[in-house]
Amino acid sequence: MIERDTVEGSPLLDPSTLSDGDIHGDPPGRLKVGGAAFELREDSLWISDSNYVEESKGFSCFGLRPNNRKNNNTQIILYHYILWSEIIQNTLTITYAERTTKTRLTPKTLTYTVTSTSNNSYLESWITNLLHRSNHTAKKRKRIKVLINPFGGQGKAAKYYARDIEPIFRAAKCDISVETTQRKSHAGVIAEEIDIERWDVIACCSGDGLPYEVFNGLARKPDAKVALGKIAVVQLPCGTGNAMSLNLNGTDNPAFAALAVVKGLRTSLDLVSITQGDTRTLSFLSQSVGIVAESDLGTENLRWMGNARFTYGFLVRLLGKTVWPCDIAVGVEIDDKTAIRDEYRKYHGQTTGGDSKIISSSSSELDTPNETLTTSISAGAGLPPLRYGTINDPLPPSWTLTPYPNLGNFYCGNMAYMTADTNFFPAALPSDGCLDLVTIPGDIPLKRSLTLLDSVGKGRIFEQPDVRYRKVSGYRIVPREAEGYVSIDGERVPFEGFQAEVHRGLGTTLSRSGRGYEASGPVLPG
Ligand SMILES: Nc1ncnc2c1ncn2[C@@H]1O[C@H](COP(=O)(O)OP(=O)(O)OP(=O)(O)O)[C@@H](O)[C@H]1O
Repeated sequence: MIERDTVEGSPLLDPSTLSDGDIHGDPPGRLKVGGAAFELREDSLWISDSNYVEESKGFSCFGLRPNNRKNNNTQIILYHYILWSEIIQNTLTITYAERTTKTRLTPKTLTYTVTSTSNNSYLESWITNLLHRSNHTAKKRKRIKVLINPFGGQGKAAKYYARDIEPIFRAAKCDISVETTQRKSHAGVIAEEIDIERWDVIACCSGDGLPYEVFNGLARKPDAKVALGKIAVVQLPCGTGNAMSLNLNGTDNPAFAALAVVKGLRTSLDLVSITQGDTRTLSFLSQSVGIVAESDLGTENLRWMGNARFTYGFLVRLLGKTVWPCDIAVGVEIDDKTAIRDEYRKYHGQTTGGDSKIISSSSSELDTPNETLTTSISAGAGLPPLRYGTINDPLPPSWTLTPYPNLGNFYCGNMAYMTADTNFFPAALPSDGCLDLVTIPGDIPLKRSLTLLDSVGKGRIFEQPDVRYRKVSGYRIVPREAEGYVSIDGERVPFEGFQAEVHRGLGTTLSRSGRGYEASGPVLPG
């Protein structure tokens, strides 16, 4: 029997009359089914059920919270944790992810018998309303091509998928197809051949290596631009480096990342063309030359140390070789930390006073295609043309190749977090058409270098006087020495000159917010 609740003297609003704009409005949708009363509150579903006895829970403030304000027959489930709801054979089911341990989510299903079908349309509307509130504008029942790197991280990706990820996807009624990568670069081949109409998402159960291959696989399609704009590439953190998930899902825990993907909003992502020799590849995360590249790629033999190998590699180099002389030309968009911070705040609506310059000034290749790009779209194939040419072309007229004889660290980021503890590019935004470029001299006194290292872990790198922080739309870097490391998204490429150019919003991913990274923004003293 479905009843319209008239508690507190107010007749129930019929949810079928709610439009999207009413989703967070009053009054909430209420109903009674199978002896339980349901109420759609602003951020959560409240269920009063005399059959429900609150369990003692160690992690009570997450998926399922005991309600101390009423009585212990009331369950409160945050919308973020609700995975699905439907009527099956006269039974209302509500499935949600319950936090069963500190790191685990387990799907649970509540069932309530519907004893009469007389008000079924009301119940259907209520379910629609519940799912609207639980998913906002996120696509429900996403169609997900899952790729598993069997050697990612410590070889546990398949285990994490089976235990932590797949149950969440299935409970949310996602359409899933799983493929295990058979060899290096296989993920790129799968992406290159994928039917972009069949899938919404390619989800990489891996480190950052598979998403890199997938973006580049999509880039090799004849309709690369369309493919990159259509398929959302996401990472489910099962590798050593899980920066993509940290920035977009806000976690490096596979179960919570799976939930974030289920709830994820489509988000445009800048991708960066890297030309080196005769190759053109896409980077989505970072490029580095100098101490960061060396600390990562030059310590592969120390993998047994875990993440400590980066710090170890960094400190060893600080005490030894600290400069990597290069010539660098930069297409600068903003060259001032205060302006960068202010633009970031404007973008996130933290200040008043006009639109963010970062977003509105540079012409988006997707929003306002130029003539050349339009030609490429009408040709229907490939990546956008390069505005700044390749490493083999003359420099763009506005760029100047400048010697950096004492360069210690050249680090360019498209996302904020590089590791769980390292918000290295706090001003990074997913589709501002810019990379965040950090350059640090290598000849500063050791004490100041150690202060810098300390500031990285504290999230204070942006404000350090020795750190030059710029928003750039492209650059060229040419090492002067014969040997060293260049890292593109954590992958080693030849130690020779390369050029980078940002394509605003060329790629697509999913994120919790739909517009920013899960990181605190740039901070300056005062
Ligand atoms: N079956 C396979 N055999 C060998 N290599 C594979 C296989 N599947 C994927 N790879 C490769 O594993 C590499 C690392 O992938 P990934 O980033 O997922 O893991 P990771 O643990 O974070 O690794 P790393 O720390 O080495 O970057 C990629 O270059 C990918 O091509």
